[in-house]
Amino acid sequence: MTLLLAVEGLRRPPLPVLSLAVAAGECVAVTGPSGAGKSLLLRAIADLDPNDGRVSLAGTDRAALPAPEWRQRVAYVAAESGWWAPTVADHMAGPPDRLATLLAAVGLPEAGGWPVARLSSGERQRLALVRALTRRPEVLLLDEPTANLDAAATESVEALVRQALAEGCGVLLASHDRNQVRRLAGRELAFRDGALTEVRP
Ligand SMILES: Nc1ncnc2c1ncn2[C@@H]1O[C@H](COP(=O)(O)OP(=O)(O)OP(=O)(O)O)[C@@H](O)[C@H]1O
Repeated sequence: MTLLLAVEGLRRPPLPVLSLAVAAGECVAVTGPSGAGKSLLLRAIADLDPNDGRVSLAGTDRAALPAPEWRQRVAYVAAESGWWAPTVADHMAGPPDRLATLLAAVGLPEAGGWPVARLSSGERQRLALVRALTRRPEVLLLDEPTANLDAAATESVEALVRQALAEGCGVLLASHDRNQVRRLAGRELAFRDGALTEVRP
């Protein structure tokens, strides 16, 4: 497998110093109890909080790229997403037909024209993933991507994640859902005893 995301000696207190790698088309789960540091790790990789260490994408150092370009290519999708413009479509990028396909895939074909103010938490969560995918990221950092969703919506989100993986995207998935980890991830890294360690599936 081709190495895509490489994280070496990442320092983001209070987390331990961390290293990990994600290959193209690979989903790696990050697990651990509430408060273990899963969100902080994903946010540090996206460079959303101050951190140090060597992080690279397909051999290109994060430090060599402007921050907005890094965050588009290595996209963090929060469990509770922020929205800043009046309508859903205002936040989307790329060709309209791709957006329409993505919206239909999460069961929200009409949502492009909706005001952000009307969105339920589950709608926001699915649309945040769509928003990231319209920018064609190379790595997705998914933070509890189905925390607010019912079984059908969870299935639609997981199908989109599988499609992204099939297209060569790398995925780092923070999840409390053991079944979801089993369904999506090829490897699992767990916060245990103050370290991030690979666990057997
Ligand atoms: N801005 C911050 N400053 C200091 N500590 C923080 C900050 N944000 C989070 N923390 C703390 O760091 C720890 C890790 O938080 P994090 O949100 O990464 O946990 P998590 O594993 O994602 O938890 P959950 O499963 O509940 O989402 C927690 O103890 C949290 O209170």
